[in-house]
Amino acid sequence: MDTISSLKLVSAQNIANILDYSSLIAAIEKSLANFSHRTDSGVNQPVRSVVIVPNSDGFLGCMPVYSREDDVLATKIVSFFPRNKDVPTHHAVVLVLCAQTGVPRALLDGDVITARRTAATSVVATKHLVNGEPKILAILGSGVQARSHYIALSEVFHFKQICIWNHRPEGAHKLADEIGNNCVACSKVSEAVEDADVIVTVTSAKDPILKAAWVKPGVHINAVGACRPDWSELEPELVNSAVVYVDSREGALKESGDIILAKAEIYAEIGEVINGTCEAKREQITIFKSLGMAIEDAVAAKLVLDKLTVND
Ligand SMILES: NC(=O)C1=CN([C@@H]2O[C@H](COP(=O)(O)OP(=O)(O)OC[C@H]3O[C@@H](n4cnc5c(N)ncnc54)[C@H](O)[C@@H]3O)[C@@H](O)[C@H]2O)C=CC1
Ligand SMILES: O=C(O)C1=NCCCC1
Repeated sequence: MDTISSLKLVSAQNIANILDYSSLIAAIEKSLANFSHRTDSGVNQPVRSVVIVPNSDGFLGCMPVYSREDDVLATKIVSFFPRNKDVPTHHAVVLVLCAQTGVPRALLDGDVITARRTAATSVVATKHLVNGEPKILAILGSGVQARSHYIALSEVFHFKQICIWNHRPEGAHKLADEIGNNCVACSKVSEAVEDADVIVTVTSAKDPILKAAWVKPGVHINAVGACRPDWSELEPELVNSAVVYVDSREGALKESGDIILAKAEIYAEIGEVINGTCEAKREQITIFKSLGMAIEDAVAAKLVLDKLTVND
């Protein structure tokens, strides 16, 4: 048998056409809850292993997972080269194997999956942690994740205003123009976040860009960037003034500079809130520290493959 010739290849365009946020958000919510059941979960997911590429500031991450409930065995391979200028900074593929035999079944482009499943995960965290009905959204960053977060959050919440800040102002202006008339580009982070009910940090910053003094009491923050133990987007005072939720405790303690450098206490995994075993402390400042998990990629890939099979 030739493994390569029997692999189903699924392009980014194909995935973009069929991976809708409504199904994805529901699938991600279930998978986060299932993951946090731990011993009973049937999810086998080691913390991502990361290879550092010297002299390029680049990383290669390998993200395998098995989930009994989803009957899926998969691995994502993702590269992150933040200095890239003419090509995107992140590239990924997701390999799905038969969970009974280990035979490779499909290779999916991972870029759209990464953009959408990360945003869908932030939507789930926001649904559970936001204080009341959010009206103002601030996005710090104007790249791929900024766009997917705007689209995914807007599917569920009705924002009256969206404020964008980017360290290169032209990026913020471009995204604000794309979004349209309820969106403004801000020249300072403080200006973008001062009235925000929800803040998303989606930058490649290595040092804090968001400070405690600038945010409203009760704000919910999805902290999505800073995936290295010595990088952070959030000032330690902010992290320590908030109730901190993560996707995976093990992942956060190994990879998140926002948590490690602040010596922050992790209150709960977001899956524990969904499961009802930990409280959603909505009245306080809440931070969801997202690092990204293989189970999110696997359930997204499965959604795509199931839809393709139905349409075959
Ligand atoms: N938690 C998760 O599951 C995932 C997290 N990420 C992370 O989210 C972040 C954004 O990813 P993408 O939008 O795909 O990247 P991107 O390259 O498309 O956008 C990066 C943004 O950060 C800005 N930026 C670059 N250097 C900066 C600096 N020193 N200070 C402030 N801003 C800076 C850029 O201008 C751009 O707006 C990255 O840190 C990435 O690693 C990405 C995928 C999944
Ligand atoms: O989960 C992912 O995918 C990523 N997380 C951190 C940055 C690289 C991609």
